[in-house]
Amino acid sequence: MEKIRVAVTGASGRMGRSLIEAAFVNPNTDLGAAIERPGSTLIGCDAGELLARVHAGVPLSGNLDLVKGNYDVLVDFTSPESSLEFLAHCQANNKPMVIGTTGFSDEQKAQIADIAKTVPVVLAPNMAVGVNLMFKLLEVAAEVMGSYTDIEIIEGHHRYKKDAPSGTALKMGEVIAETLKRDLNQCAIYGREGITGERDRETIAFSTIRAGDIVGEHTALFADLGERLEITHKASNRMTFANGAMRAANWLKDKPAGLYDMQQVLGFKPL
Ligand SMILES: NC(=O)C1=CN([C@@H]2O[C@H](COP(=O)(O)OP(=O)(O)OC[C@H]3O[C@@H](n4cnc5c(N)ncnc54)[C@H](OP(=O)(O)O)[C@@H]3O)[C@@H](O)[C@H]2O)C=CC1
Ligand SMILES: O=C(O)C1=N[C@H](C(=O)O)C[C@H](O)C1
Repeated sequence: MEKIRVAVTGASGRMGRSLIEAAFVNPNTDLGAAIERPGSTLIGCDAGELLARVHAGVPLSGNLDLVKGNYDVLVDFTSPESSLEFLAHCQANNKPMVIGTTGFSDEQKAQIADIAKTVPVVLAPNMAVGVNLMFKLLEVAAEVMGSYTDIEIIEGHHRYKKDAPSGTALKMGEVIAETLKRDLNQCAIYGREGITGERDRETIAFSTIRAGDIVGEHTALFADLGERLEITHKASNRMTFANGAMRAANWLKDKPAGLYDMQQVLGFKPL
């Protein structure tokens, strides 16, 4: 089987480096292009050097247009603004795109959905298999216990993370709210301070930890008087996200235009 060539944007970032590694080690993928911010001092360096590997033969580029012939699927874990710029490139060049970036506003998400009418896009705040299974488990837990328990979502990440709550935590809240037929915009509580009064059981509350080098930890708590259920996922290595992204790229390569998520890639959810 012919390998698909992926382009990795934000190549020197935390995820960028793991994605380059994953593109090399996964049997179905190869690194076709690696993109850095224009003006970066790394432009022209070999992508393999970012991982202290031997020569990879893919120089870092600051211009996706110049390397568009070198890749089949774009894999992007950068920032909301730059992801939208790269998506415009994919639309103009009819290239599928896997987006792992988090922190999009509702308006930006609507823009992505609109563009995905013309190009295949996988958009997922977490590409780990366990997290996507957790979304399924949350549906069951919310169905059985959600109507009478206090629901809290707690997430922890490294000190460098820019958005809060994490994209995964927000998706957990959306899954639970949807199952309970609540509107997350109406029932979400983001942190507490001062005299808050007693807890309203209709709310879904989020707490955020930012500390050291935590890769990514998420817990949903369904708490009653006398018992509580906790569902937790812990990521200990970014390769789990990067390998998921390669799986998504391989799955997406021959899909028609549309907006897909990781549960569809993994076969947990119908197309
Ligand atoms: N879906 C998932 O499974 C996961 C999602 N994420 C998400 O991925 C994103 C990135 O995370 P992380 O790798 O930790 O962040 P980093 O800050 O380490 O990496 C982001 C990279 O993108 C680069 N970048 C930003 N804008 C541009 C641009 N216009 N052109 C080229 N490069 C650009 C940055 O460059 P510079 O430093 O110059 O700004 C940086 O190298 C976050 O939104 C995070 O939440 C993370 C892990 C898993
Ligand atoms: O920024 C990160 O690191 C991560 N971000 C994602 C998110 O916001 O959910 C996923 C993962 O937990 C790591």
